[in-house]
Amino acid sequence: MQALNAQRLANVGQAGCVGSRRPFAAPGRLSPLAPPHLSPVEPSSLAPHPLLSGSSAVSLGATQPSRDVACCASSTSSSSGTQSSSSSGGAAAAAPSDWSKRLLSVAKTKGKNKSGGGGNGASHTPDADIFTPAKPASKPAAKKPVSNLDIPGLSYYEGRPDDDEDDEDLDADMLPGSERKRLPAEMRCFDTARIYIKGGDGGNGCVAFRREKFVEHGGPSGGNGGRGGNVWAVVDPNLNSLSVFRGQVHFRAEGGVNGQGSNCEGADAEDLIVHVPAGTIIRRKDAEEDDPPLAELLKPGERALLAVGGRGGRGNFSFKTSRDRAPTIAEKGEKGEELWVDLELKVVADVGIIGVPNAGKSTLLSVITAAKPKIANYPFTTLVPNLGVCEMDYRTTVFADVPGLLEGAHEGLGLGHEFLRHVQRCRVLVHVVDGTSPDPVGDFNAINLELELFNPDIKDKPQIVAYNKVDIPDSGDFWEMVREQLTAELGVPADKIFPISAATGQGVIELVRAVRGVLDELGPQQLTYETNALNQTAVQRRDVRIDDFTVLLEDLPPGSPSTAPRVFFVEGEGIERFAQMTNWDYYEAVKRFQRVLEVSGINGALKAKGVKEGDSVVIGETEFNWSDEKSDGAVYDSWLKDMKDRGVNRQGSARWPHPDVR
Ligand SMILES: Nc1nc2c(ncn2[C@@H]2O[C@H](COP(=O)(O)OP(=O)(O)OP(=O)(O)O)[C@@H](O)[C@H]2O)c(=O)[nH]1
Ligand SMILES: [Mg+2]
Repeated sequence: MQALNAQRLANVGQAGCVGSRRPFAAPGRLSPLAPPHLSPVEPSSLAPHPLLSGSSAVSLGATQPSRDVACCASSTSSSSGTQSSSSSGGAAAAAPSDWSKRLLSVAKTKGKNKSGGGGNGASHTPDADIFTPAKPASKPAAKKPVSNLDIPGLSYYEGRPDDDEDDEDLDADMLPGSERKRLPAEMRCFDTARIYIKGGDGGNGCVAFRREKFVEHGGPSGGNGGRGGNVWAVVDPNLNSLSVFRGQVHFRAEGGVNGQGSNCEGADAEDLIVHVPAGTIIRRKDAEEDDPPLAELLKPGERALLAVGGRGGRGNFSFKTSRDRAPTIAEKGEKGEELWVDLELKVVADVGIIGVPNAGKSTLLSVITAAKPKIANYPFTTLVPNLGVCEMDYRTTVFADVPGLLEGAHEGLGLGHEFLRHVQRCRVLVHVVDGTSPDPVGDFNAINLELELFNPDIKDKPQIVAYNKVDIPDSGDFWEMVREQLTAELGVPADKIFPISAATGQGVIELVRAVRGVLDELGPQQLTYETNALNQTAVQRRDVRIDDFTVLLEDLPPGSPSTAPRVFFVEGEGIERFAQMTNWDYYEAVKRFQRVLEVSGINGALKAKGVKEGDSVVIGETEFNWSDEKSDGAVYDSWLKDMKDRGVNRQGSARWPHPDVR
């Protein structure tokens, strides 16, 4: 309580009390966002594919045995199918394959190219790390870099603002089991975010009196303040990620306009719209696990109220009664609701395209839909889910292309696997198998294992396998063999496997028709809400009782004399809001506050707890001193002293009629 640097005024309780506000806690500072960028890499700078490199020089006969070995190896490990994977799943996934490691090393190499910032000819070391920001050579190792991980409101890192772990060791991101929150911004999938929202404050009511020629006592004419703006979340169908919240974390609605003389009411503020993608779930930051979310928004245009603006304070015209025809009292506007919320995105699509990195998922999406995802010959090109609408045979199907998965993703390898939440709402999965991989069947098994580890429900979704890149001879030649393994050993139905070339379009139409067929079998999509979200669409008046409060007493420091002043806290939403809306500049407002303390039983409760002269009483953001002096004169004197101390002068028509002369 010593920290409360509020001006204290005498006389609380039966007598007058005037409070002063404590300052608001300053919101967290935003650090500038300067993420490293991925720059395109010349294909020649990529690590060569083991099969593609010099494939023209190597005869098929020479390649065949190595592929046989690879496929056999995979078939032995996967011949028992998923049951062997699931039984020893942890072990299998904990030891990523050489191919997974190679994919990561390609990504690393690429990052180094960029961060080196050198010319085109800059050589790069294969073990360079894409996840490590460029650092000057002279920089002492012990010094922490300014990390964009400090930016509040961004995804993945719960408790991030307090997270003071050493950001220097970003290499750990590459290791299985490391925390995903340590990924730099460019490598994060923006499907979660934390933002601050605040409804606008209500405008203040006005104290004014009508003064016209020949109208000697025109009566009160102070208008009410306007309502503060509400904050709504609305689904924008053009959004497919929460990356917009990288740039803006704070959303504050405008405040209402203050009331004016001549009974002019202040204007209400406009509502603030926060645009979110379809499939966003919004929760309070500090919500318990079983608390319902504030909103789950699935359909375009769907909206939910997140924060209510404050109501406008009443002007003195509203306080006019038959007994008090010239009240000199007005309220302040109510403060708008403020809160931090966590957003989580699970995109809404019919079909999810999954597969290892660089398999051609984005290429497939770009061929079957009008979407223009980033396509490049290196792993982890796709960092956010891409949505595309495919129109074929007068039918519309929404496809979602998600980032590539790696064996060991559940332990954080690559981008991890949290983005798989996006395929949770898909009804069918298209599993793209990279035909140029050394072990396509092994990849297929590894991805299915990752799906199972993430959520068994996803594993159970109908899958259609697309064996991609058959236009490359090295891949096409093995098609029959891979098909044989998938059908005979893994039990994939033959009519659910398609050889395609996303690049040339070969087999793509057949694939989409098969997808449509499965969707038709499943019937029309029912968009079901996963949560029992409140999805509030109307401004709810917050009815709270003023006599619903608790009185708490702060313990004195050990060794203090029993006569030392103590601090009492009166907690209750109603009384705190009432104190916040009381305009201490008006004596009548102070008296009204005293009456409310009396009739609500707060004075009685304080006395029962042993409050004595000189003790502090804190209500909301206002602190008072308790006095046993009850007379009107004492209350008025203390109010006048407070006004002088604060340098507040009455202005305009509010000077008339003065309480002294009435
Ligand atoms: N020859 C050939 N190349 C293909 C084919 N499909 C994709 N590619 C190439 O493979 C590379 C990777 O393609 P992407 O579509 O970016 O792969 P992705 O699966 O989306 O990769 P990530 O987003 O990193 O997971 C690109 O260079 C494509 O041009 C294909 O059918 N034939
Ligand atoms: Mg991609």
